[in-house]
Amino acid sequence: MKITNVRTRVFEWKGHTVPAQPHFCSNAMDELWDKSDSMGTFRFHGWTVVEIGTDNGIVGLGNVALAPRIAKAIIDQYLAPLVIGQDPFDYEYLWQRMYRSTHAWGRKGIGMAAISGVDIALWDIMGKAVNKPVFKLLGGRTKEKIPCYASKLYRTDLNSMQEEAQSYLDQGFQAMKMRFGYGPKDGPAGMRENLNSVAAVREVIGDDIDLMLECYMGWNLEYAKRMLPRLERFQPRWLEEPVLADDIDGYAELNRLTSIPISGGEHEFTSYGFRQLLEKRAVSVIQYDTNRVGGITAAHKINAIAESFSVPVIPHAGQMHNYHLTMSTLASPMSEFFPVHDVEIGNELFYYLFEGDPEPVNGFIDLDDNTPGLGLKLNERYFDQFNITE
Ligand SMILES: O=C(O)C(=O)C[C@@H](O)CO
Ligand SMILES: [Mg+2]
Repeated sequence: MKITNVRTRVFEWKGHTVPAQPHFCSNAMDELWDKSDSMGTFRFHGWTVVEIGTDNGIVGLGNVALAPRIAKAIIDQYLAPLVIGQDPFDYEYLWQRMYRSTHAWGRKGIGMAAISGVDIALWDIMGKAVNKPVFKLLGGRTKEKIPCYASKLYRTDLNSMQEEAQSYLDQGFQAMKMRFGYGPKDGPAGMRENLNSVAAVREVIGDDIDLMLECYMGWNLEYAKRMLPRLERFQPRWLEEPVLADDIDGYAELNRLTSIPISGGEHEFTSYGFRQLLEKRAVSVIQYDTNRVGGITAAHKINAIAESFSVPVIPHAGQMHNYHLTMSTLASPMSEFFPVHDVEIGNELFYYLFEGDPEPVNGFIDLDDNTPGLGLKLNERYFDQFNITE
């Protein structure tokens, strides 16, 4: 089998969007003096869709969720010529070809996200070619079904957060993730706001539901050190990305400091990046996203390394490209799940673009043993709500 063509399209949402309120979620822009639109970098309203065709008529579907126009340009200009004419089953060779030929400027960030989109499409082709779901090519079924945690609970008024938390309980979720709205610039009053929001959610869900806490890199080391002891009484399952992704020593210091596990990795790349995080004991939970980290080829390697460190992998975002990896390894006990709703931050855009993702039932999702490939199709119902660039 040979790859004959690579098609990339950018889908940019132009439909109705729920505006994000100030303090919706702390993020890396918060430390800057100009906070006029600190949520501006925190919207993900575009996606790159990658379709790779083969000479036997199979089309593999991949996707990239970051900087979609740049990802498209990288794939069109640099990556497509490297895979056209090649056998998709030579996926390791093709990965190395893409990685090494873009090494001077790729490696981390959008270069690797673009490689991920191509790699995911190659795995979709391989699954379809042998008539098996991708997880059966990675190790097969290691779980009857996958527990997942509901991931939203952005900072709004506390009553609304409590109602939202209750709705996840009603749907049967045993775990959920909430976002902090305040960081170092907001001083002691912001600290109190942060603690009040965790207390409000805990009040509704009690102590027997796992609660994850997200900072999205909106804190700094000093602030995190002051917050961690104050958070211990809430027994969170983890504290996520308290500092910038590059501050690996900061993660390691925080991870040593308290009993609260520190998580990260959704902004880290390749097996090299994760080996560093693990060797430094910087994170106690790994959260790569397959459509950034280097695709299924890289994520599969990271699962094996994480297993040897006994550090669980709970990928960022859920979604099919991650679910197949979670299903196929005991290193990954759980998935994230973004509830389906109106387009807001953009995490939910996946459901407007693709169909086939499993719906959680009582807090679990399952994958079908008989659906070949990733099991995703483009969802054409909403195409008129996007600007589509070929
Ligand atoms: O789900 C996460 O872990 C994220 O970081 C998503 C992002 O949108 C922040 O909420
Ligand atoms: Mg996160």
